[in-house]
Amino acid sequence: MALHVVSHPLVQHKLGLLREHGISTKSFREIVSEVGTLLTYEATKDLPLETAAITGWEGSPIEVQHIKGKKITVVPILRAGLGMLDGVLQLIPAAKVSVVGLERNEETLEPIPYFEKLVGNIGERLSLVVDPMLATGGSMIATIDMLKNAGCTHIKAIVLVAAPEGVAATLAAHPDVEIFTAALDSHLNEKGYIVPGLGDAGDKIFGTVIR
Ligand SMILES: O=P(O)(O)OC[C@H]1O[C@H](OP(=O)(O)OP(=O)(O)O)[C@H](O)[C@@H]1O
Ligand SMILES: O=c1cc[nH]c(=O)[nH]1
Ligand SMILES: [Mg+2]
Repeated sequence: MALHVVSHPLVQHKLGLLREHGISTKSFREIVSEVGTLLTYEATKDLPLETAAITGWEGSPIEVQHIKGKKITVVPILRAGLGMLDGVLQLIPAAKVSVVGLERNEETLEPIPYFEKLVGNIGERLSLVVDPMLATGGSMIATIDMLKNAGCTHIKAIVLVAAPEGVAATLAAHPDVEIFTAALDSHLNEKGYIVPGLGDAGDKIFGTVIR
């Protein structure tokens, strides 16, 4: 299945904390990162392993499992995706980072690209795209378009909250992509915000709206 809703109790508890009205910038930022770590654990559970021979603690040769290839790039979508980046890198500290910048026009809901800096040899890497919110799907689809245009063939999306509209649009445009989320919420409101959602995740992470 291309949509994975992660029902782990730690994920669901932390998501509930994020939904609280009036949550502080500090708490929101910390918990977004923590949930980013937990979702990464799920999204990487099928990474291929290979057997390696090492010398064990008593000096004899033993076989262990290593992750094969280790070629991953994390792709935060500016700005809000940066809030998940450290949490993802907690588990994959050697990953390369490809940054894309997209801002949704709040009238038309169309994503406006403004930055793209992808790592080299992206065709050999698994891309983990991170963004807290998958609303209409426009930003995610445009990001995946960029990655595929650069030669990437293996892409997973990790989001905190997804709207059914965004999941449907993303999977229609890119059926090969897997989406991992802590929640599949009810719907989008008339302004394109996810309900119940989290509000404006970028503003909450960066503290750009004073409450
Ligand atoms: O699925 P969509 O309808 O495209 O909406 C989701 C996008 O909107 C938000 O970013 P925003 O454009 O607010 O930019 P920001 O991260 O700089 O706040 C969010 O972080 C996603 O990138
Ligand atoms: O609900 C939403 C939709 C888009 N962007 C957000 O930050 N939140
Ligand atoms: Mg925003």
